[in-house]
Amino acid sequence: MVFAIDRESMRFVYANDGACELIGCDRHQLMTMSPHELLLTDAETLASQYDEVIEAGGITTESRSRTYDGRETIVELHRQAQLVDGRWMIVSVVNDIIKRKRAEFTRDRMSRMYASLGATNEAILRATTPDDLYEQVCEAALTGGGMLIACIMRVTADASRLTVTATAGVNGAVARDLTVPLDPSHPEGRGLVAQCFRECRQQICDDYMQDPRVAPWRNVGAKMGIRSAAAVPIVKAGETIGVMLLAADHPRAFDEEGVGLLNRMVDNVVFALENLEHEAQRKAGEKHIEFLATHDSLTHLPNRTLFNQSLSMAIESARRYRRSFALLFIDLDRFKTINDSLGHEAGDQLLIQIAERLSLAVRASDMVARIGGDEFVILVNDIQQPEDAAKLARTILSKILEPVELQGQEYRITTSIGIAIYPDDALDASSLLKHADMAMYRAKEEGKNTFEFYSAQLESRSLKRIKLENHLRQALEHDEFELAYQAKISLENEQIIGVEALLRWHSAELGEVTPTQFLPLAEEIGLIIPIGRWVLQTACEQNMAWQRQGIPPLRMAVNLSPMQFADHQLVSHLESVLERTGMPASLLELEITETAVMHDVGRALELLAQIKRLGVYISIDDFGTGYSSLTQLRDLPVDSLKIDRSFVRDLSSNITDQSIARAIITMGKNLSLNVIAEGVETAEQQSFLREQHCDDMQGYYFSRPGSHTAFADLVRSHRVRKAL
Ligand SMILES: Nc1nc2c(ncn2[C@@H]2O[C@H](COP(=O)(O)O[C@H]3[C@@H](O)[C@H](n4cnc5c(=O)[nH]c(N)nc54)O[C@@H]3COP(=O)(O)O)[C@@H](O)[C@H]2O)c(=O)[nH]1
Repeated sequence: MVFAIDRESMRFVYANDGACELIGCDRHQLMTMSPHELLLTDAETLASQYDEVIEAGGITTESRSRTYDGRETIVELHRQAQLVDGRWMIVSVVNDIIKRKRAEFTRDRMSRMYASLGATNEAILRATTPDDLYEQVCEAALTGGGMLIACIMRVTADASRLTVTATAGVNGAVARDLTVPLDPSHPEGRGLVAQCFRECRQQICDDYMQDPRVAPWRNVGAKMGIRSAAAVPIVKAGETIGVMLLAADHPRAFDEEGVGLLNRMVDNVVFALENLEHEAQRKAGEKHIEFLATHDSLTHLPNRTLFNQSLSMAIESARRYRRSFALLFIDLDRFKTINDSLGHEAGDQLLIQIAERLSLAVRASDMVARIGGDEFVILVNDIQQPEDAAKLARTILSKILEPVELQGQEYRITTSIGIAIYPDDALDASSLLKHADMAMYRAKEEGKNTFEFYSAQLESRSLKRIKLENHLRQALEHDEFELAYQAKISLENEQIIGVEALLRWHSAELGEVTPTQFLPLAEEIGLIIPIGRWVLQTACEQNMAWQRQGIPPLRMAVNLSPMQFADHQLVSHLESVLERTGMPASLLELEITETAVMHDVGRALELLAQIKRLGVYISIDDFGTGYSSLTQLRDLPVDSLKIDRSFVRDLSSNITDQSIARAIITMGKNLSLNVIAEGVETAEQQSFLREQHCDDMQGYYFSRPGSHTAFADLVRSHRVRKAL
């Protein structure tokens, strides 16, 4: 393609066919045009370029150019100056290099896109969270791909919209606030991005100003300078979760290869997302395992392991900063009874409720942990004085005492708390815990539902208790138990109307241990169940043995502890003992304390009815100490009330005791119950009771508890009212 231009007139003087073809017109039309019009410049600029050519002799340049109909192209110009008849002619050999230029441009862009893909891969390696990943990928796509805007949108939870999760670019801030509705009935929901999401297919817009799909977004896009855009769906595990949008400042920025790269970029993002999720799951799994190792699975409180660690740290910190802290050792009273009587599920529910109450009672800086069945500890950091710990203990006692609902019924639970203070009571973790534990036992001994501070005297007491427990555990096996028998007498005619079996322990190591010393411990550690069964079996066997010796049939009373009363197998055990020993059920009397019955009246009613159906006689022992109401008493299927010893002791002098005893007798009579007074030691007590029409009595005044032979002798020498 050759043109010749007269420098002086700045007009074409020659154009070959190729030149005409390049410009897209015939020679005549070409000759009417000015060269600067075709080269998209002005006449002066072109003239000075020609002057340079004249000076240099020849110059090769590239220039923008246009065709006759206005299409733009790029040409390479080899210009030479020739003097023809004294006039400078500029001869231009022109090549249309637009295709080459486009290829170069595409190559450049592709290499930038590959660079961008590389950069996203790096971003993927660096990212630690999905949000972090999105931000880094947008940044990499923008800088590497030479884009105007890169943006990642995620679908909202209700799947109604796409919102911008990450964006990069000059107009990133504007893009960040964009929301794309997915409903196509909404004009903005018919745009490129929404369509891409809905159809789960990439969407390319070569000319943002012309494409009808982007009409609702055109103003926004124009403000940002967008001329072309590509949207690619982000699909994870078969589900479209969002869209990646790239926008360029020139038209047709996304050819097939470029879009292919964009897709790969998105694939990498999805791969990274899945990796991050696996990593997050692994970390969550690790965390969960760590939680399980350091927390109690029932209450979710820290367990002994974590507590021990925290206790060591508390000691270390208190030592360094010369501070005090308290350790509260909390043990529920009679938890075993609840667990045995209501079942483990109720026991678990109770522990969960207790854990919640304890957690609510402490400050955020304190730690509540469960270190055993019904054992909880609280680390009370930074106390000014022991009273601070006492205050918390009081709060806990009252919180625990609030009614607990188990299996649809309300119960009142109490707890015993032991307190040890660092550094006063111990300097190391295990001693501190041991001392708080000892103080807790002291609180139990003090009648439960209370708290005690550790003191050095407690230590020797606690050692004694451990010794007692060890020997008690072997007492049954070593045959160290025995029963003593005490007569029950009619106040009307002083006939022996029955006998009570009382447990005695002759320990080979400890000597005589009284029931009041070992029975509470046996109850606490659950040994009362096998011991109680032994008592029942032995008492029934003895009664039958006496009969074989010619002693008239007598009613044999056996004491039932609260835990025995809560034992689910009580009734079946009674049946089997009666069957084994052959003793008629009517000869068996069970003495159950008023407090054990009143602890759970509903269950007591049911259980007593079952026992009654066997034909067993039932007495409420220690009556007057358990606050039963007349109504409750009326409903209980019992036969007898036993006035507690404490009201009998001072009967002759104490007017209050007299009125109580009188009231119990009247109450019993009104309910047609037999009334017996225990602990009768004097003639005055006996007279008073007789005057009040009390039915029977039991006490040293008539006979002390004695061996089976002593009791047999007593019966032989005395009048007896046969029970059968
Ligand atoms: N669950 C079980 N409890 C039992 C069993 N054996 C006894 N016990 C209970 O232990 C408590 C103390 O019993 P013990 O030391 O045997 O005292 C009994 C009598 O010895 C005593 N008693 C009898 N008469 C008098 C008296 O005139 N004065 C006086 N100071 N004490 C006297 O009273 C106890 C009998 O009490 P009770 O059972 O309430 O009738 C005691 O609570 C026993 O119940 C057992 O096998 N299982």
